[in-house]
Amino acid sequence: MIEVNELTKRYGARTAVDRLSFTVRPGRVTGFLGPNGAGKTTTLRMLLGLDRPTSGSATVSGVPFRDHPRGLRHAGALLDAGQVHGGRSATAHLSALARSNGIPARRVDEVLQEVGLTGAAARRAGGFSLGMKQRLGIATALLGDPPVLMFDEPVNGMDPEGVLWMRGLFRRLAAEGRTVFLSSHLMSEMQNTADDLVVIGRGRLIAAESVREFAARSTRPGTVVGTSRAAELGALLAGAGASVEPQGPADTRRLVVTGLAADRIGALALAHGIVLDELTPRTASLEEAFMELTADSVEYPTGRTR
Ligand SMILES: Nc1ncnc2c1ncn2[C@@H]1O[C@H](COP(=O)(O)OP(=O)(O)OP(=O)(O)O)[C@@H](O)[C@H]1O
Repeated sequence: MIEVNELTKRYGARTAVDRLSFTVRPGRVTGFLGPNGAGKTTTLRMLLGLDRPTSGSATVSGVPFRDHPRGLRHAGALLDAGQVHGGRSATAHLSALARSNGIPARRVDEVLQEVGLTGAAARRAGGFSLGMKQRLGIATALLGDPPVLMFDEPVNGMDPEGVLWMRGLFRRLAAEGRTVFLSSHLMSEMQNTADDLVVIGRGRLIAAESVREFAARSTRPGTVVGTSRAAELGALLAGAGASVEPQGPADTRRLVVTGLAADRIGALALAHGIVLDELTPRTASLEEAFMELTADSVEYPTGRTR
C-alpha cells in the first residue's frame, strides 16, 4: 500500500507537487499519469525518500520509506535506468545491492533470469542498450522480493516484445498481491495494463479511480452506423431524437449517432428496409478522456501561445 497525503514540493517559486493525496492499493496495477512536468517523478522521489517534501507525507506500507531498514526488501523502484554504474557487470551491480540490503545472493541469478538478462550478466552495464538498462533496472527493483513496486516510465526504450513482456510481468506482480505503481505520460500504455489510475496535472490530483470509471468520463460516447443510404437514415434517426454527425468530412457513408441506443438504431433501419454494413457502439476512449481532463494542465501546449 502506498499512501500520499497532502504531499507538496516547492522548488523556489515553482510548486512541482501541490497538496496531492491518493492511495495505491495492493493486488492491482495502478497507472500514474500526467503530461510532461506534471510532477510524477518528483512524487515518486518523495515516496522513495530521495527528496524531502515541503509539507505533507508519503508512506510505503504505512511508514515513510526512509524509516524502512534495508529498503529494497520493502519497496523496489525503477526511476532512472541510466543510473547504473557503467563499469560494473549486471551481476556485480545486483550483488553489491543484495549485500547492502541483506538479500540472499541467489536472488541475483533469479532476477537476471526473470528479466531475460542471464546471457548478458557478465557484460558491463555501460554497454547495454536502453531496453537492457530498463530490464536491469527492473531486476534491481525485484531483487528484494518487495511487496511494493514503483516504476517511472518503464516502457521507455523497450521494443514491442519488451513492452508485452513488461505488461505480463506487472500483471503477475499484482496477481501475487503486490502494489504496482507505474508512471507514464501516455494513456495508451496504461489502457491494457492498469486496473486503477491516478491522474495529475501541474502537481495536482485530477482523478483517482478505476480505468473503467475513468473511461466513462469521456464525453463522446455514441454509435458508428454505416450504410449506403446514410442521408435517409440520418434524417430518420434525427426524427427519432438522436443527434447525428458524419463520421468525417470524406466519409459520407458513416454516421456517428448519439442519444439513441444501437438496438433502436438497428430496429429503425430494419423498419425502413435500410441495410447497415456497420453498427458499432463507440466505447469511450481513455486517450480522449485523458486529453480532455489534462488539457488545462499541459505545461507546454502546442498550437497555443503561452
Ligand atoms: N530539482 C528541481 N528543481 C527545480 N524544479 C524542478 C526540480 N525537479 C522537478 N522540477 C520541476 O517540477 C515539475 C515537475 O517535474 P517532474 O519531473 O516531477 O514531472 P513529471 O511528471 O515526472 O514529468 P515527465 O513526464 O516530463 O518526466 C516540473 O515543472 C519540473 O521542471
